[in-house]
Amino acid sequence: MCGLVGMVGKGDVGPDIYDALTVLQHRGQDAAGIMTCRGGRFNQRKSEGLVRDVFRQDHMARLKGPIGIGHVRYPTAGSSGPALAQPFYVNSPYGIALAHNGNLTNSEQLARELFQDDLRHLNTDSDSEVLLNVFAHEMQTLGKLSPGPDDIFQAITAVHRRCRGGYAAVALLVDYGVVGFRDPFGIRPLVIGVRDTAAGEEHMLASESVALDVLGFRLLGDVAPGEAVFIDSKGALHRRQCASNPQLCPCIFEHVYFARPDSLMDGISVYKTRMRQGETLARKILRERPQHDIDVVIAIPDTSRIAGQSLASALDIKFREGFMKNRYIGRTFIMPGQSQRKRSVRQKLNAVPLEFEGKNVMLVDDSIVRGTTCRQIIQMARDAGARKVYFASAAPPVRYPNVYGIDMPSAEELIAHGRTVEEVCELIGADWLIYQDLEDLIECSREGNKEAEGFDCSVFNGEYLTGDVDRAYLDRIEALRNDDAQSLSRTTMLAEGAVVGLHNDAS
Ligand SMILES: O=P(O)(O)OC[C@H]1O[C@H](OP(=O)(O)OP(=O)(O)O)[C@H](O)[C@@H]1O
Ligand SMILES: NC(=O)CC[C@H](N)C(=O)O
Ligand SMILES: [Mg+2]
Repeated sequence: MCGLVGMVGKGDVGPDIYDALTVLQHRGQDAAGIMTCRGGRFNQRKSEGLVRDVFRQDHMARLKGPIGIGHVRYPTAGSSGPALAQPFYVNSPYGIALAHNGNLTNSEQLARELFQDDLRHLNTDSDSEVLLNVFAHEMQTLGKLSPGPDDIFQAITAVHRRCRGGYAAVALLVDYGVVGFRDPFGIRPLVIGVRDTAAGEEHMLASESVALDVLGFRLLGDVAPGEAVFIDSKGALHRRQCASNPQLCPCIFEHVYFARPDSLMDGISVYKTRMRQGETLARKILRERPQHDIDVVIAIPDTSRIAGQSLASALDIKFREGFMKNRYIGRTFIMPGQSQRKRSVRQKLNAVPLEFEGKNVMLVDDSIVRGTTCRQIIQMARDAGARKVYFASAAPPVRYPNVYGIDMPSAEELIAHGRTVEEVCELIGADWLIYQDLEDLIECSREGNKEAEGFDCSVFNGEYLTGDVDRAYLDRIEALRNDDAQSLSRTTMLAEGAVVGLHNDAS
């Protein structure tokens, strides 16, 4: 679930893109990159690590130019390593760089076509490099010396025809401007904002509106599903619908976990949605156990705090901060490798015994995915002296893989896959486990935007909107990307040398 930024400004955009990426850090902790353009030349810095570690002052000094794009990565395809950090770049036509959030489900077939029919070379196994090359090929086919908005929109129309899956992207065309587009279902988010300066208007595209807020941009709205926007280098905004049958069906897991609560996505306030999730879950608790004996509600920092507070207030029970979070440890779910995730939960969270001793506690989390967090947390609650430990998940059981940009490729790694709620409850060691119902979760999101045609709920119901995800595909990504396969590929990469970052700087 990567984070994207694109900007067309009046001065150097590097520092603003850097700041926006720090605001989107929660969407990807593996790698970061910025590409800017001035006078027909690209300037780039990308590498593994958090934004604050990737860019030093000397890198920033080189990121000159009034147009640029940036990316924070959480891998869902291909290996990790500096060469897979984004943006990706192709020199022909014009010089184009692209950053992508999402996952293409027909990336292997497209890679074959790009090689055999379009005579293009791919240097990595990243689906984002595929997306860039499809776009570049479609621009090339038009054969224009200086492309205008119509040409760009025509190329994006062809991209939608060829690509399947979830994708939001920002692309930088040398000296021409910045393009942003979103897949025809709007699975992955993208917003656009404007800022007035003495020199004229500046525009920013970003995965989440919170980046615009912090940088002083006014939210113009979302890029619509299937729509493309082009901000030319003079700052003029052009936009067009480029998909034949667009429908708004955004990923509901953004509302559950990924997005920052202060973001507005497709008109939906993530904060209000999480408040509603707590309220509906409280109603279910009262339906299932009207005579419950919960003494205190404790949320598991960070993401579940909003749902936890509203759940407690709807039940009229005390809400307490029973776990303290080490602010220097990042999000554990998006870390690569199960052993790192497991270690991090304990480094990140510690119990305040006073809130547990002799009490029946209801722990609340936004979701249970692999069960890494809740298993350890329940044990910590018991060690801290809790009498009974109940567990509530603001999302329904996660039972199916995600193929649209969240790294959950392996059903076998999901604790609720093929298990009943009672079996999960036993496995995590809770005295009672209660999950949100899917209809309620959908209602919590729909309340924010009644126009949404639906939501991508595939991790909960196994229904894949793009219609191209079959058993064979799921088996393939499971084999390629389960935890063991990924750690083996990391070891092989270290032994044999990583993919060469063709356009990466040395330090
Ligand atoms: O069942 P699991 O596989 O453990 O995954 C679910 C947990 O992971 C996430 O927390 P994370 O630490 O990533 O981020 P947060 O601080 O934003 O809650 C999420 O909020 C759950 O707590
Ligand atoms: N999480 C994402 O959006 C990942 C983007 C892309 N598929 C990658 O692996 O780099
Ligand atoms: Mg969490």
